[in-house]
Parts: sequence; structure tokens; C-alpha cells
Amino acid sequence: MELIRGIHNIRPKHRGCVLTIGNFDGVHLGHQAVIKGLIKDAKEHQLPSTVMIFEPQPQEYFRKGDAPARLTRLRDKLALLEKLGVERVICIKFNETFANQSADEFVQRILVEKLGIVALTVGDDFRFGKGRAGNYEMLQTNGARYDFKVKSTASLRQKDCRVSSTAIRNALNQGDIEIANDMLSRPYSVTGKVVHGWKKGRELGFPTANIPLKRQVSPLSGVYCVKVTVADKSYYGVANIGIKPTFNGKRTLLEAHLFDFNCDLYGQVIEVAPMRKLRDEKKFDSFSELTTQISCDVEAAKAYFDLI
Ligand SMILES: Cc1cc2nc3c(=O)[nH]c(=O)nc-3n(C[C@H](O)[C@H](O)[C@H](O)COP(=O)(O)O)c2cc1C
Ligand SMILES: Nc1ncnc2c1ncn2[C@@H]1O[C@H](COP(=O)(O)OP(=O)(O)O)[C@@H](O)[C@H]1O
Repeated sequence: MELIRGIHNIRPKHRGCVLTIGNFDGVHLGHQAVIKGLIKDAKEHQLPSTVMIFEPQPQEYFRKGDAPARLTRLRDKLALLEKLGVERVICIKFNETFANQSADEFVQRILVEKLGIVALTVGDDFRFGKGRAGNYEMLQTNGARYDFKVKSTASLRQKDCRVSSTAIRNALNQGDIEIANDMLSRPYSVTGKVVHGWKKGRELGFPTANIPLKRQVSPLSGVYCVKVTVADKSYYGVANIGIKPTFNGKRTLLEAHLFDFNCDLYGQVIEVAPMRKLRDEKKFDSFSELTTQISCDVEAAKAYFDLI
């Protein structure tokens, strides 16, 4: 899969493609339906299937610290798109200049002049351009003028609920991990590189592999039974997603303690899939109370995984 980073990297050789545009956060079942349609159309036109995404996601740009939780980091999103068979991704830096572009300018400058699109697939609620003025009808009018086809994909529903990134965020937030996983068609997971922490974990008797969540808002918080994958090997464990109020922490981290494991994980990329929520994070009055609680969490997770 070819990755084009930024509008300035779109070259004349990239003209002529079948395109879809969106955030694709989570690459859920609804997104997958759009992508499958895109790939089919691209094959028919014998042109590369191309997905345009934005980084940061527009809501993250507009709402700064108050943006909705992110389901997939850029690299996870790209890996999932590649797995679906997408040939080309254009990742556009969503900044002030881009945000101020009118819907007409976007269509003319980027879709028509730069990309020479032949067909465009969008979701039925797609909006774009300054003030979200661009929509499906506007695209159809432009398609007739500039000679490209426009298709809208109806929303996918599952158990009477529209599959959407928002519905998945809400399900995760409420601890309904199974509902989220059904909509994603895979277990929700967080992937990241293990960093050094405060070296308190081993003192407490529960070393934890720490993944910083940086500016990315997590859709989950609290203590979970988790399945952790390290270099293609899986382990069960417990994890806390939070700020460690007992230690007056400020930054959100995911910290996973793996069962039956005693190796160095620093610098390694691990994938953590929360399976069941155990409780909310808490500020304890003493370290010994925290340690007693973590022992209970470990017991509860082992029971959940049938390890006792
Ligand atoms: C299962 C589990 C539950 C945890 N629950 C809490 C909690 O409720 N409150 C809290 O302040 N820290 C909680 N922690 C985080 C610990 O405080 C943290 O792992 C410890 O400070 C070690 O940090 P370090 O890896 O930076 O050394 C939990 C950790 C684990 C593994
Ligand atoms: N069972 C385990 N689960 C998680 N990490 C472990 C385990 N055993 C050893 N480790 C290692 O110990 C580190 C965590 O120890 P800890 O004292 O919590 O240090 P830190 O504060 O740097 O995270 C992990 O990053 C990993 O390299």
C-alpha cells in the first residue's frame, strides 16, 4: 500500500483514481463495507483504490483537548486499511489552511485537479469543507460537471444500532466491550511501545508494562482483564488505564501486568486487548491498600480467564 503524506506529495502520476474520504477511526464494519465497495469499483475502473484520511482528525483539530476518544492511532488505521486491500492512502494534515478551504475549492483543487478522480464513494452522512457545507448532493452536482461518479453507501446497522465510531466509543465507555468488538469485527485493542515508568510496579509486586496514551484520549478507563500480545505470543493479565491517582499522576497511561511472565519488555511494541472491565480506577490512602486491591484484581482476572 502506498502512503502519500500531505497534499504537496500528490504527483501527476497519482491522477486518475477511485476515491473514498473519511476519518475511518476504528475501521469498523461500516467502514469495511465502504472500503469493499471502493475496491470493487476500483477494479472495475482498473484504477487504484484510494482512501483519503485526515491527521489530526478534524474533531481533534476543532475541539482540541475536548475531542472524542480515538479508536485507532494512525499506524493501526493504516495497517487495517492495508489488510482490507486498499492500494493507496492519502493522509492530509488537517490544519487551519485546510479547514478554511471551501467545499468548492476542495472539490476543484484536490479532487479534480490534483487527483483527477473517476469515482467517489462516501458514507450517507458525509460532510466536508468550511462550515461543513459540502455534502452528497453537492458532490453529485460537481460529479456531473467534472465527470466523476458519486456513490453513497448506506449506514450499516447491527442489532438495531447504526454502526459508527461514536457508538463504539460509547459502548467502550460503558464497559460494553462485546458490543464494541462486534461493531469492530475484532477485539478492540491498544498498541504501543513499552516505556519506562516510576519503577514502583516491581516494588508493589506487580510489574507493569507502561504504554503512554499521549494526547490520544482513551475510550476506556479503569481496570480490565486483558489479553496481551508480544511478538506473536499471547498472555493474560490485568491492566489499569488511568492517571494513577494514588501516586498523584497526571498523564494517562495503560499499564499491563502479565501473568506468568518475567522478561524485559522495554522498547517492545505490545498489543493489549481489554476483555472485561473489573472496576474504576481509585485513589488509595496507602500503597498497601492499592497492593491488596491489585491482588484482588489479579484473582478476579484469573477467574475470568479460567486460570484458577
Ligand atoms: C490491575 C491494576 C490496577 C491498578 N489500579 C490502580 C488504581 O485503582 N489506582 C491507582 O492509583 N493506580 C492503580 N494502578 C497503577 C499502579 O499504581 C501502578 O501500576 C504502579 O504505580 C506502578 O507504576 P510504574 O509502572 O510506573 O512503576 C493499578 C495497576 C494495576 C496493574
Ligand atoms: N509480568 C510482567 N508484566 C509486565 N511487565 C513485566 C513483567 N515482568 C517483567 N516485566 C518488566 O518490568 C517492567 C515493569 O516494571 P516496573 O517496576 O513496573 O517498572 P516501570 O515503572 O518502568 O514500568 C516492564 O516494562 C517489563 O519490562
